[in-house]
Amino acid sequence: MPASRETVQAVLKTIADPVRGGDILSSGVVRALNVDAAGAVRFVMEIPGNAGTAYGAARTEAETALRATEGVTAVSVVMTAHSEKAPPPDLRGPRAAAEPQGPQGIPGVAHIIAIASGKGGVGKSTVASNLACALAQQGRRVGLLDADVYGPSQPRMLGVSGRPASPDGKTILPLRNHGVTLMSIGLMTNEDQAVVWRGPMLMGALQQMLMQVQWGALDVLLVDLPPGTGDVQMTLAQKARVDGAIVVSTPQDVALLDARKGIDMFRQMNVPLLGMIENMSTHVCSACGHEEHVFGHGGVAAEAAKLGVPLLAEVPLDLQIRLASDGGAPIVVSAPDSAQAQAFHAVASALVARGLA
Ligand SMILES: Nc1ncnc2c1ncn2[C@@H]1O[C@H](COP(=O)(O)OP(=O)(O)OP(=O)(O)O)[C@@H](O)[C@H]1O
Repeated sequence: MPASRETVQAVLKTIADPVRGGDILSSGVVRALNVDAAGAVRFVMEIPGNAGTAYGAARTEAETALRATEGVTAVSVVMTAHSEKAPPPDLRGPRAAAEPQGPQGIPGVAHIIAIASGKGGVGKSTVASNLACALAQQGRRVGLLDADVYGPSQPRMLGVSGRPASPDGKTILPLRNHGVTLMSIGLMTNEDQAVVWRGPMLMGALQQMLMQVQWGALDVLLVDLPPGTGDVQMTLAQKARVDGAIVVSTPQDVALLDARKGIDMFRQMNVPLLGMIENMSTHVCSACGHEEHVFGHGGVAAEAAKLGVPLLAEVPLDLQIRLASDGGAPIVVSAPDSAQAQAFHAVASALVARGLA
């Protein structure tokens, strides 16, 4: 019989909290505990930024104890660190330089571009993975951070699996495929299971992904954002120096309405809008070649014109694009000469020409 939530909680109560005292469940370190019907256990350990080593041991202890518990089929723990409150300002003199505040660059990363959408399911992740591969094929050093914590899909789209290693317990080694360096919150949890992230955890996790992943030297880091205008978008713009955002939308009015909200948010956060991409622009029947405008056509072009930003691409609704992404090799990789791949290459070239990638 799969283990119950109560059984799992009882096990966690036997693990001591090395910093706050008591056990890790009562001390509030364990968050978002999830025990599914098959007995797979997942939770987040939200810890102070400077206590990684101490809690690392507690985490191992918890994992070992849970794995030895009857009915527990899998254990997945994500540790997120939040930084302690900043110390009071040092007023002793000008030599005490202030810590930099506000958005910061990531060492070694020349540019950061956010790929955003107002609505879910409009193809933002498809665009991000194809654009990343196209940039890599054009000789750029590319990173892709899948920050879509509600539905991470980049590991599947880029054909990457396995847990990223952290040999020193402080930094995380990203994975790599198709010339793209990838890190995703999806690689820290089980596929198919959306995690319920709350604000502070989410910010901790995003910050960890930005700052603790060994991205290496990159010409550009693409960030695949969750849809909408939530905590992740805010956190990214506050923590990292983002060069600009590309907003993906389908031509439908509802999608455009949401896209506008996203664009407004970026404006308020001083993140320039680099351009828009119309996805699922037209449908070309794979049997007869007939072209249909399933979701209308031209809406995104009109919106981009109104905003005075470029329409970077019109990507057709095309079965091959979906099949390629589902198979772990985006169309830019699996059919590089196709018209669809060329649409993504045009976006990549435009970014390179503008000195953004
Ligand atoms: N141009 C296209 N032609 C055919 N299928 C597409 C196209 N773009 C995206 N899809 C498919 O639509 C689905 C949703 O796409 P995707 O996951 O990229 O959207 P998303 O905007 O990132 O969604 P979410 O933010 O909700 O994860 C996927 O199955 C994808 O393969």
